[in-house]
Amino acid sequence: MLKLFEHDKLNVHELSDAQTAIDVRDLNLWFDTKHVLHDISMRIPKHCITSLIGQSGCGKSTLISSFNRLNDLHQGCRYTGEVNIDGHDINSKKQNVSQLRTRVGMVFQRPNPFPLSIYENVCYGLRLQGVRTRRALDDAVEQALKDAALWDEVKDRLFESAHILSGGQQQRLVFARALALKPEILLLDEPTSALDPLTTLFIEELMAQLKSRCTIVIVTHNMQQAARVSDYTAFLHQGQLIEYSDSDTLFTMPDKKQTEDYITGRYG
Ligand SMILES: Nc1ncnc2c1ncn2[C@@H]1O[C@H](COP(=O)(O)OP(=O)(O)OP(=O)(O)O)[C@@H](O)[C@H]1O
Repeated sequence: MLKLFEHDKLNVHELSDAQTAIDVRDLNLWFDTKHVLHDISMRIPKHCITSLIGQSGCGKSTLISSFNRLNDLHQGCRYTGEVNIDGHDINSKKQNVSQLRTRVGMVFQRPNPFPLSIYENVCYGLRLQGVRTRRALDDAVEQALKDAALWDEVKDRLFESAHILSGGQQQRLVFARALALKPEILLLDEPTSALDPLTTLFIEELMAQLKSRCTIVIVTHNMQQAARVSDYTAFLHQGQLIEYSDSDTLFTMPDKKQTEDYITGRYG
């Protein structure tokens, strides 16, 4: 299977602290009385792409949203356990949540540019951080658009509405908006499921380039995509982490029958 980026395989069950971007310990999460995540423990390696796979409703989006406390927005959500980033539990009361979301960016399934110009979309977070000088904003916008491989297509119309862009361009704009804040971790929740195959390939190549700079966690329903882009894959079933390993092993020699049934299409 062609991989976009090869590197030495790590054993995700034996990662050192220095190799770990996110250390999840005994995470349980409820929406009201519904127990959605059960005792999840996993370490996500730095500067790699890790996929979360599993059938609809198994808790993939809930898990990825636990990495920047997005679930806090839902009333009735409560959790136990830890999600450690750089040795600090982001669930602790001391955690500044907006700072966390700057360090841990997120891109969703549907491109969601703000009803602003292309330029203002990219520098939105920087302005919130207090960056004011024109030069600094111009440089950051240019760099982020270059990083998201969109600069050449939009450099002559930066002050036009973001809504004139195609779906694939809008999704790259949303990547640029996230990248402008130089996140350490980028969470992608089905980022290509609304895009055509060519744009999907483009975004996958972008991910491969970005991982030298940040850690990427992606939720995908597309197993070819998980096998193609990700170094490591975690399979979830009914809120439990069933199997987690390097993607080659998980997709060719899964350890658990449930994983095999899922990747061979016997259920889900
Ligand atoms: N805000 C919420 N309130 C109550 N239940 C929720 C909420 N969000 C998600 N759930 C439930 O939690 C479970 C896990 O949902 P989640 O969206 O994490 O699954 P998923 O694996 O990402 O699904 P899909 O692949 O369909 O997006 C589902 O049963 C869902 O109905």
